[in-house]
Amino acid sequence: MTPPAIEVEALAKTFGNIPVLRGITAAIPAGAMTAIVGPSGCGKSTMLFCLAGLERPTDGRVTVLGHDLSRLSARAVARLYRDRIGFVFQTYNLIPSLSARENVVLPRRLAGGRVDLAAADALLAEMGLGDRQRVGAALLSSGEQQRVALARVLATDAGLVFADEPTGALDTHTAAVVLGRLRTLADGSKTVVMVTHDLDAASLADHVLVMRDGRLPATLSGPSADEIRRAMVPGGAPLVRGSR
Ligand SMILES: Nc1ncnc2c1ncn2[C@@H]1O[C@H](COP(=O)(O)OP(=O)(O)OP(=O)(O)O)[C@@H](O)[C@H]1O
Repeated sequence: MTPPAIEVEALAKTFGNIPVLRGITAAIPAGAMTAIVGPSGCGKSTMLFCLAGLERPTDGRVTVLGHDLSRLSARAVARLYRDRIGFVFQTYNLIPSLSARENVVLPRRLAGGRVDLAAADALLAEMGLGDRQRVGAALLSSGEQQRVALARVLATDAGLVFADEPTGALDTHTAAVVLGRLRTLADGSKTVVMVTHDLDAASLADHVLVMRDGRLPATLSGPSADEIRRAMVPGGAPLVRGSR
């Protein structure tokens, strides 16, 4: 059996004296799409950042692609990002002075790899940005920046992709394009971990982790949006097994 892409044991994170993650144990299957949902402020982004090695847990253990993150140096984490991991940030994190296409090829440029501008343009076109490739990132709308950020990750061929609210700034049609692309990644055996407040988006995932108050009261497999909604209600279904 394929080992999980990520294993989390008793993960805790405290900011100052405020506990945000209160002991989460979970496994994120490889080659599948997992969504993390829960009310605003329950700790979803903090959890994603801990899973991705971008935030150091206060306690507990996170193992990513077989690596115990607590034992990895910053340099080793950077290497994982260069070679195997992509992150689509909620705030996009584009370089404002570079064009959309230069942002997309930037990871390859920094890694000293071959830069394929035509492939970058094709990815941007796929994201509905066929006429925006040469426009400076600072001049793009939030929704356009969000799609450039996704194209940048797609261009790296990462096998593990994190996305923090990847459709937050998008209209329904564009959100469907982005979610479809993330779904395609998972269907192609890549691992996608996405934080979302959109339960219809979450229902496209193979697995859904439902968070509340820094805990994980429910883990669902192949749930509908309604099943997720029910599991989010305090006292709702603790564990639902679906068809996927
Ligand atoms: N770096 C930080 N320093 C202090 N507090 C933080 C920090 N990051 C997050 N928090 C706090 O931790 C709590 C959880 O935040 P987090 O962003 O993880 O929640 P979330 O579920 O993703 O919320 P939302 O859905 O609104 O984005 C919040 O109260 C937030 O203010």
